[in-house]
Amino acid sequence: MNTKQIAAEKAVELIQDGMIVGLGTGSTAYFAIQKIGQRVQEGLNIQAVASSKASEELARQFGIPLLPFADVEVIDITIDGADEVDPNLSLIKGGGGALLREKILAGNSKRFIVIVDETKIVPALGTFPLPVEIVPFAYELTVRKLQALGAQLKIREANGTHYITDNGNLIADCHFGDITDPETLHQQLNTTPGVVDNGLFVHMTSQVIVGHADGTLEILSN
Ligand SMILES: O=C[C@H](O)[C@H](O)[C@H](O)COP(=O)(O)O
Repeated sequence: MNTKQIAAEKAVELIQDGMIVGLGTGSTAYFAIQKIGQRVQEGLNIQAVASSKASEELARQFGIPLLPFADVEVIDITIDGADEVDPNLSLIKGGGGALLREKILAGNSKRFIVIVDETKIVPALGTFPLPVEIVPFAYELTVRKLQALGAQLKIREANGTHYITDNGNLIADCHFGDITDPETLHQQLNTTPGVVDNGLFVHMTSQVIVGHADGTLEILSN
């Protein structure tokens, strides 16, 4: 079992009968979704909501019952990966482009459990480029605003053209150097016209489950 899978499977132990479960996105969340599917086949009775089209598809493949968002008051637990985790458990997410829906799930969850391997634990956020979701309309102007905030950025591409999120938007991958005050940067970004949301998750994490290369687990919480 690799380190991501060890962390993911530990998180899935937190799921109990009757819960509404938020499904994250990415290669670590994949192992959680797979394990949840296995537990469902064994009789676990839950319903789930997905943070991306890819995870929705996986849930279907693994036989996990999905619930329309209109029927959800609150999600009991969301399990998701991250690109970086700082000492305050602030996160960079969105390497897979799913940050907006992931943040909606996290923000409507009683518990937001983050699963990572040890390489994601950093002293300060910012080595991984911060994904910022921007609307295509006049994106060149939004890019200039982001540059004025200090970003060195690239518009994400896939297959030789702009990468388009599940919400029909673009991603600007932004380097700001060390992000020592994620709360302020989050606010500056999300008050920039044209920005839909950004990959900083501040004061949202309940617990981080870290898989170490030696096979051990570590649980971080504030
Ligand atoms: O948009 C993608 C998500 O935020 C992922 O959770 C994040 O990029 C981590 O992905 P992975 O587990 O594949 O490293």
